[in-house]
Formats: sequence, structure tokens, C-alpha cells
Amino acid sequence: MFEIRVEADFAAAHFLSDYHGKCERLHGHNYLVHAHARGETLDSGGMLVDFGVLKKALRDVCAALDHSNLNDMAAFDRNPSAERIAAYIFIELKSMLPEVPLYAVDVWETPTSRARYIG
Ligand SMILES: Nc1nc2c(c(=O)[nH]1)N=C([C@H](O)[C@H](O)COP(=O)(O)OP(=O)(O)OP(=O)(O)O)CN2
Ligand SMILES: [Zn+2]
Repeated sequence: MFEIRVEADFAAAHFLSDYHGKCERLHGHNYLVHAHARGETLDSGGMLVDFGVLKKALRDVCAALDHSNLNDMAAFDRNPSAERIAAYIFIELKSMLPEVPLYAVDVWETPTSRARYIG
């Protein structure tokens, strides 16, 4: 089994509507995102997926979120948690690159807190 991972980032504001604590107030994160692809088969160039292809798509998805207020996006249903952001990015990537064996998307909200969506 082979696995590759690419990375991108974005900065955004959010708050959690159904949360009692500091995160119910508007605040921001520098989100770090990892996209993972997994598979058994390499192409004739010996690659699972060209890093550059997956990285460009991930950067495009992250650019659309950059410097936004994530609570403005209906996709997150008032609670833009790291879990929902990871699922959203996974679905966006899969629609852009249906042929890529995308495995998971990780969203690091802080250096010590990460959510993963496995598709
Ligand atoms: N499962 C989840 N839990 C929390 C999420 C989330 O998206 N999924 N989000 C938050 C807040 O957005 C918060 O900003 C980040 O939480 P936390 O890791 O607690 O942030 P800190 O760095 O401030 O925590 P330290 O105590 O300094 O480690 C909360 N929970
Ligand atoms: Zn937060």
C-alpha cells in the first residue's frame, strides 16, 4: 500500500454556535490541511498521484476559504468545526479529482488539535 500526503493552509474566522466556552466567541485560526491519497497501484512514472496535481487542487479549495468567516457558509450549518471543514474539503477535492484515490483530509485547527475525515 502506498500513501502520499500534501499540505496547504488558510486563515479564517469562526465561532461555534452550540458550544459553551471560549470558542462560542468569534476568533480565528491558521488552519493547516493535509490531504492523503492511498492505493496499491502506481502509474508508469512510479507515482500514486502527482504531488503537484493534488496540491494544486487542495490550494484552490483552501484559497476559497482563506480570509473568510466560515460561519457565513451554509455548508457548515452554523458550526464550522474542524470535522466539518475536513469533510467539506474532502468532498470538494473528490469532485475536482474523481480519479485520485483520496483517503483522508486532516484539518489542524491548532498545533495540538486535529480532525480527520476519511472518505
Ligand atoms: N472536536 C472539536 N472540538 C473543538 C473544535 C472542533 O472543531 N472540533 N473547535 C474548538 C475551537 O474552535 C477552538 O478554537 C480550538 O480548540 P482548542 O484546541 O481547545 O484550542 P486552544 O489552542 O485554545 O486550546 P489549549 O487549551 O490552548 O490547548 C474547540 N473544540
Ligand atoms: Zn476555533
